[in-house]
Amino acid sequence: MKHKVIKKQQNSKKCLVCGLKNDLGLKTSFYELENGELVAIFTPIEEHQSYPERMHGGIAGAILDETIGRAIMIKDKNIWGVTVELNVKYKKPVPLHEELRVVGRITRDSSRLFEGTGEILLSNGEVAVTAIGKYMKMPIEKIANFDEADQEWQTVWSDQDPSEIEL
Ligand SMILES: CC(C)(COP(=O)(O)OP(=O)(O)OC[C@H]1O[C@@H](n2cnc3c(N)ncnc32)[C@H](O)[C@@H]1OP(=O)(O)O)[C@@H](O)C(=O)NCCC(=O)NCCS
Ligand SMILES: CCCCCCCCCCCC(=O)O
Repeated sequence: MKHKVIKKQQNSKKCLVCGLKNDLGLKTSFYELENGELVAIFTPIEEHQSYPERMHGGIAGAILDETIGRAIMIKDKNIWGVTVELNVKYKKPVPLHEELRVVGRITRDSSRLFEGTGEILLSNGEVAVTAIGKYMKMPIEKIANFDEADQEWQTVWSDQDPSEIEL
């Protein structure tokens, strides 16, 4: 089923997952959908492997962690969280060099904590990796010295941005 994209989220400079100036990073794009889910799109490269041609399990955890952690921003772009728990299940190997979609959503939201689930989808739609994450809400000033301009926290548009995403 196709879902309309309603917003593209910000990228950053050096984050492993979303930093556009991290040469070894995933350079992920994040899209908010009208159904309330967040989709991450990225293409793993050789530097993201464990065994040859297979994406590293830690990278799978990293992309799921950030996709679920960012899904809370659909509700309020000013809510930031730090991961306190992440449970990852590996069901199928994830190949390199193929564009992947990762879906995340919030399943519980309280004043101090939020929880969510996510999946890495293969290009044929099969679910390769799933995760459940729990995050503690914190003001950004308490997490890091985060200057948005310095960290290039901004929406970066591309010709490749989809207006709809098939899930
Ligand atoms: C999350 C963190 C700030 C909590 O630190 P803290 O406030 O000193 O920890 P506390 O043990 O006092 O816990 C604070 C509250 O959160 C709750 N909490 C902590 N971890 C929790 C978890 N995994 N699940 C549910 N509740 C949890 C505690 O029960 C406590 O509640 P209470 O005040 O009602 O007793 C700290 O553990 C931390 O910085 N962890 C690292 C996070 C991180 O770097 N993640 C990866 C990158 S984002
Ligand atoms: C500039 C970095 C932006 C990060 C966006 C929020 C992601 C929240 C998830 C936390 C991920 C982690 O560090 O484990």
